[in-house]
Amino acid sequence: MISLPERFLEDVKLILEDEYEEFINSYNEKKTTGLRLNTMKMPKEKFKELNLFELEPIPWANEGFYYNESDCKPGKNPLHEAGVYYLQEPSAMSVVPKLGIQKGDKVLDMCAAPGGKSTYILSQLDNTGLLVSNEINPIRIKALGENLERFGARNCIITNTDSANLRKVFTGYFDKIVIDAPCSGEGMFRKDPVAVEDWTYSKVLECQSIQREIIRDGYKMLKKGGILVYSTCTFSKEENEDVINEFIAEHDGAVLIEKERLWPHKIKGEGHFVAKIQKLDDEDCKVKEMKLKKLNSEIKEYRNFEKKHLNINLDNRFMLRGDNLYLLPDECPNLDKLKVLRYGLHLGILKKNRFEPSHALSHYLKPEQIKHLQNISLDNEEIFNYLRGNVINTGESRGWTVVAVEGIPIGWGKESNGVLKNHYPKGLRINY
Ligand SMILES: C[S@@+](CC[C@H](N)C(=O)[O-])C[C@H]1O[C@@H](n2cnc3c(N)ncnc32)[C@H](O)[C@@H]1O
Repeated sequence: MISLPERFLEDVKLILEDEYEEFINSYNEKKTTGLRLNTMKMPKEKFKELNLFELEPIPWANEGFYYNESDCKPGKNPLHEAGVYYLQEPSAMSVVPKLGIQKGDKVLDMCAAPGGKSTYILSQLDNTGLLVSNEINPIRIKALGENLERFGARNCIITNTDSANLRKVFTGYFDKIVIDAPCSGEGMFRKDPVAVEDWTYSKVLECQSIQREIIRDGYKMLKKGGILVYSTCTFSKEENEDVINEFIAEHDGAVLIEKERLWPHKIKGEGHFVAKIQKLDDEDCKVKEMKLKKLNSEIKEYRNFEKKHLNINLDNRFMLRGDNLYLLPDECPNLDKLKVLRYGLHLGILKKNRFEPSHALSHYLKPEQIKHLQNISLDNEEIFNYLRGNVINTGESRGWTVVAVEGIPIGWGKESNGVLKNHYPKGLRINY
């Protein structure tokens, strides 16, 4: 068994009492692994029909499945690159279902990278409403951007700031907020030896003080009746019950609806804490809509591209930042005071006399919205060639073409003289 910090063991013993031995024995078991289906891209029935991996349903997540990592490698499958599923620790999948997301909700994920909760929220919103996905760390935010893009996000804004700044802009605005708080990571011990090495009791207290701040700021951004879900992947009482109890005691209008601990000796998962709070007090919201300038001649090249290559005609909710063209969410708040990484869907780059579509656009589009689709089946080695960045001989000359795997768009290529030149982004190319 791995060697665990003395202080951690003493504290868990105080919480678990008679169950302590059972908890300790769970460290002799293998870590659990899960994947979560993106139902915006593939329905459950079709995914099951493909019969790719041996899967077992995760009881608390409709879209989640256990897989056994000694039998299969779902992270090395083109459908993963296509955003058909996301690899996520099974107990972490218990958080988003507690939000009770309805189509059209405005949702905030305050601590979002690398995107486990945000990708789940996106597929539940099904490109309605709005997701503001925030991450304070400018390095971690890159993976968040890539994962949301892969999932086919349209009504999603990515911000890079702290909770105090968010609160200044979004007071009283959101229907649902998730705070998957930075924590001491005790639930990572079985899968990550570095988490054990990094653990100290002072880290527990440091995290607690950040968590107190984030939850207070988060609550201010909820509208009346809104739901806030707070979660951690740690076991300490200080970062879980203590944060929640203190918060509830300080806020008359906050009602604790539910509090749950997932322990690794009780369920198949690494462990999590989740608390669901409802806000009953009024909150004045002063958020204004983003003012949009109607673009016409500026986006002429985009419209030409759309006519030639797509079967859709996007609403005029465009915004230009330099030569980057974005399609803003249907309802978009004013973001002038925030550092923003993505304003909705990045459509592409407007160059002089031409438009170059973005990778994000290929993931957003449904196959029927694309005029030229080169579909490749999973058992054809050509799909791996494409993902490695190689050219493909298609025998056609259709210009901008979307490559798809099992009918799911995965990236662009440009065809001429029977050859498809590869436009799969260099940084995402596979090396397997
Ligand atoms: C547990 S992780 C989030 C995991 C993510 N929700 C997921 O499911 O993929 C916590 C995140 O909080 C961020 N964070 C750290 N300090 C923060 C702060 N003061 N305010 C907001 N976020 C913070 C960290 O950079 C980290 O990405």
